[in-house]
Amino acid sequence: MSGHGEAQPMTARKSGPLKGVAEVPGDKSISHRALIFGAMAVGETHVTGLLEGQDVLDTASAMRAFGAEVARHAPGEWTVNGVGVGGFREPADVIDCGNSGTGVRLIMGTMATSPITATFTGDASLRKRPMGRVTDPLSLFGTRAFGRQGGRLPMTVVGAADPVPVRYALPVASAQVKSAVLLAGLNAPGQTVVIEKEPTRDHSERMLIGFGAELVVEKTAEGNVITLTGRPELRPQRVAVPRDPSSAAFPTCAALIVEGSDIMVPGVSQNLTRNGLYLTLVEMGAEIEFQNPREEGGEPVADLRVKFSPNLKGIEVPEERAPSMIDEYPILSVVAAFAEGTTVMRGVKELRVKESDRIDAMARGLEACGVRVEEDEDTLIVHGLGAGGVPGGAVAKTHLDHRIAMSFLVCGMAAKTAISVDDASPILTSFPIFEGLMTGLGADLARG
Ligand SMILES: O=C(O)C1=C[C@@H](OP(=O)(O)O)[C@@H](O)[C@H](O)C1
Ligand SMILES: C=C(OP(=O)(O)O)C(=O)O
Repeated sequence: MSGHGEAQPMTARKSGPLKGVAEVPGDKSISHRALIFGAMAVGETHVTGLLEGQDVLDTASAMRAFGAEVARHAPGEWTVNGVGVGGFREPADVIDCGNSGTGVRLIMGTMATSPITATFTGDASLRKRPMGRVTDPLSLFGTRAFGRQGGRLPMTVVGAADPVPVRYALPVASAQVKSAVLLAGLNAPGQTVVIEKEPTRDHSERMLIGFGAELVVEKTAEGNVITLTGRPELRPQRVAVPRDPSSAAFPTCAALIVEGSDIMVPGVSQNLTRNGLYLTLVEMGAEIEFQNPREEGGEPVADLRVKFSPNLKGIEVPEERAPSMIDEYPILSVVAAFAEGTTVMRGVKELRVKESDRIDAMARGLEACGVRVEEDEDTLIVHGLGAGGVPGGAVAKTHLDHRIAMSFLVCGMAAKTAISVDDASPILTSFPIFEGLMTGLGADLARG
């Protein structure tokens, strides 16, 4: 939904020890895909653990507009009666993807090879984000797109009536672009090939195989070569969405920096394309035990026991790890502020085209909290002040960005003086129970 209601300021104060179990909601990436792939299957897909955040709700509405039947039966329990590959009907109205880059880019890919036209828009944040990275490869199928200057929304996409399959090497490490091309390839005859130099989250590949598509991933010197055979009949599935490791990052990092904390965070994905933050935290000296490794919803997961870690050290984060922790740099930069020494994050320019320019938002907010930060186009460097050393006492601007809002609220739980955010409402896009979950652990979080 692009209508943004009133700003909701929120304040976090230095909190007592966090204790208890942090059961975070379903994975956002997998939730979007469960609805979209379900809409491409013939018959009823049953989803449990669906994230009921606004981003995913907007994708559910979009799937209805394209002709799928989408119904909610209980919290997290949804069904999708799909229309089959190539079965989308033309929506009668504009598709509003709200705040969600994943939603709009994957849906554009899905309709791009059907003979229909759709117009997409989103909120003020999404309307600033580049869509050319998706419409450029879609044009190879024969799709046409007409947006605002710089390839921005609102944008009308005219699907290819007679699509051809494509071979496309990703110029940017992006699972959204990879997925958009694969989804378009579903309704192109023959084989569509996507080549990614650096591995990005692989949920689309795993789930397409689960839904019955013929998809092969070869690891070669040029990177992953993903070959999809077009026009499969996708079979409906039962999808159990695992918890979101990107949401789990917030209680995990809060427990590391709030004195005396000791919490459990169950079911955190250990998928190598998603677990970069957790590797990095361990390298910084975080006290995290990975218990009970197992599989849940097709993903490797573990239960995390996380304790206050007073001896965190700054590190240089390996640049090649960026795709596996791309959404976690904002909260990592907060942990870095409570570490001894300097944390260097290179190869992070993609953060500038997320819901906000996350390098700028973190740098300005941390500076206002008394932390020394350096940045250039592709780098963020945080000079840590050690456990309990962050002065705080600032109001951070969140720029319609849920991860910036949650990062500064976590920072405020451990800083000397309270930290407020100007608008916490974007948190509802990805982690609607954040406030209740964190206060339940003992965080001092209040509206206003
Ligand atoms: O495919 C996905 O589900 C996502 C891919 C990433 O975006 P990019 O593809 O822009 O890197 C990530 O930041 C986003 O939160 C979710
Ligand atoms: C970047 C994100 O999401 P999206 O691109 O889907 O808006 C995110 O959730 O951090």
